[in-house]
Amino acid sequence: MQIHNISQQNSILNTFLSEIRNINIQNDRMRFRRNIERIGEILGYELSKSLNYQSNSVETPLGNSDINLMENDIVLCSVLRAGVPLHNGLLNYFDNAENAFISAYRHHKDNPESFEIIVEYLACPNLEGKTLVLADPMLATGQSMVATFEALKPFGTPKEIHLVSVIGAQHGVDFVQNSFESNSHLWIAAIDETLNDKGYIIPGLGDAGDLAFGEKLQH
Ligand SMILES: O=P(O)(O)OC[C@H]1O[C@H](OP(=O)(O)OP(=O)(O)O)[C@H](O)[C@@H]1O
Ligand SMILES: O=c1cc[nH]c(=O)[nH]1
Ligand SMILES: [Mg+2]
Repeated sequence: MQIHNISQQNSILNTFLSEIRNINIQNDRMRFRRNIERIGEILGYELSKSLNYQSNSVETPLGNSDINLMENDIVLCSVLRAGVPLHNGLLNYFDNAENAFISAYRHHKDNPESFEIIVEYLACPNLEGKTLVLADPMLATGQSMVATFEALKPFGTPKEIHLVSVIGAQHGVDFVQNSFESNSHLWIAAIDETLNDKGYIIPGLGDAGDLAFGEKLQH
């Protein structure tokens, strides 16, 4: 897997990243969602550079302009619920993408430190030969990403796979690197050092789903 850690290069991305982490700014829910969406747009733009292009000609009122255009059939799949604003950002750029949604959440059994990933809802088009973009803002242990991909397998074999995430822990990045084929990509805004004993990314940003949509009751 090729890992593209986009904040390693200075850009406006760092402004959005600092705002979603900042304890004094992140509680503005609308701004949090919009910043995740903006990061989705930037990661989508970066990802687009690795896709396949074909020469085209566009007729203007005054002549013809040659331009290379993307030829990939894109399927955007995001993991509910924190994936929704990231999905919107990607969809802002990949106008004609097909879309898949899957739910994955951590079910805590006996204590906050042990959980399993529950996949319930899944709506997905045919993935055969398509370019699958799998989006989830937080890549902590990496278990949700891998469980999601397992659940998508009956829908066909994608031609290529791009994972898109906002903040990852090194542990989760290593886990997905070992679980996905070497020709797949991870586009990520930042990679943090570690996880705490509840599986939260440190320093991370807290709980992305709660910051975007409000706290949920455990069930
Ligand atoms: O890499 P992992 O260890 O699997 O953790 C990451 C998962 O945790 C978050 O979802 P969460 O379970 O908080 O659900 P939510 O979107 O409903 O808040 C996040 O959106 C990922 O799906
Ligand atoms: O740090 C983390 C880990 C999982 N999910 C989150 O929202 N944040
Ligand atoms: Mg959450």
